[in-house]
Amino acid sequence: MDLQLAEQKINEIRSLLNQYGYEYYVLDHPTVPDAEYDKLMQELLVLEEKFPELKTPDSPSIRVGGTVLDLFEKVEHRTPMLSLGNAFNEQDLRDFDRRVRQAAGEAVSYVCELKIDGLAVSLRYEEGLFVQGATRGDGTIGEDITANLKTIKSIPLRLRENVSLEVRGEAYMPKRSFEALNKAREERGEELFANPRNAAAGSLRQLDPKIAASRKLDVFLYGIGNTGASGVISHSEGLNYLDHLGFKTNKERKTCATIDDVISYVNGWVEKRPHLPYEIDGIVIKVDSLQQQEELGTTAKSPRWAIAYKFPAEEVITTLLDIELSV
Ligand SMILES: NC(=O)c1cc2c(=O)c3cc(F)ccc3oc2nc1N
Repeated sequence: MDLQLAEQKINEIRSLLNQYGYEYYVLDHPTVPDAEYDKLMQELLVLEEKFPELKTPDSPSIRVGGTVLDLFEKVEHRTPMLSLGNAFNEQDLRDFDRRVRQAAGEAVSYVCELKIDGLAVSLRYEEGLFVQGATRGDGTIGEDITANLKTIKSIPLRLRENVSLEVRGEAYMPKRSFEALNKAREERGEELFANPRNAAAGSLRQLDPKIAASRKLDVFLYGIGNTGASGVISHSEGLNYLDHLGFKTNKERKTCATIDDVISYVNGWVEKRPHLPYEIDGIVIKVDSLQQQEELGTTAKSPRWAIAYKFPAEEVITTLLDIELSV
């Protein structure tokens, strides 16, 4: 096969893999069986092996993992990655609402999101191309884990529009991947991961991207960082804009006009939580208007326009029950 024919074939396979990957991993709506995806990936790998000059940074072949790194480079976040203040009960939520309404001086509506229990990551895109991904680190300096993030199939290597922006999200390990991973480790007599969050963090800190690729990680994006998207004036519109660009966002989000609606959303998820295919440790409540977010601003550590309601830790309840039952 000559170079020109190879290039045509490679481009054909890449666009099929990108489309199938988007349907399967972002929309959760596959149109072809896995075997078809894997067959095409194999064909691409063989062609890129034979014609290395045709490799590109956004080729889906990178999903299987590239070369092993010696270390992770440091990355300075253009906008610091802050952490959320916590609320532990209804009164904390009402106090948050009162503080926000006093400062905003007008009506405020909120967006409620499930709080995914994973690892915060920041993804930078230049003209639509995924160029760098980093951990939160200390909020200002994180670790460059681009190679590992490229193995997460729900992270687009190229956006559906050639925009330059930074997005924030949570990388996580689905419960089924976690159970399968620990089962395999148990069979090999290896130490088990305590929970999906630790497993996700451990997987993204592997210097060998092939290991990260084998861990079946996923991601939900929840914010647009420094370069706010054009024309977007609310957080909920921002999330829809992320969907439009080809990102995976969590569909359980809900806009709430009052803190009472927020509280019933939170209570609703207390019992639905165990049925989710991923772990959450609470609900994040954010002021929807970006202008009001701007007015409220941030402290050195946390935004004043968002709060995390934390579910009571399950294991503590189980232990207390065990103690009661055992006496
Ligand atoms: N784990 C999460 O599912 C999640 C986490 C955060 C944050 O950590 C977070 C931190 C900020 F400084 C501002 C907004 C945020 O929004 C967030 N939204 C979410 N859905």
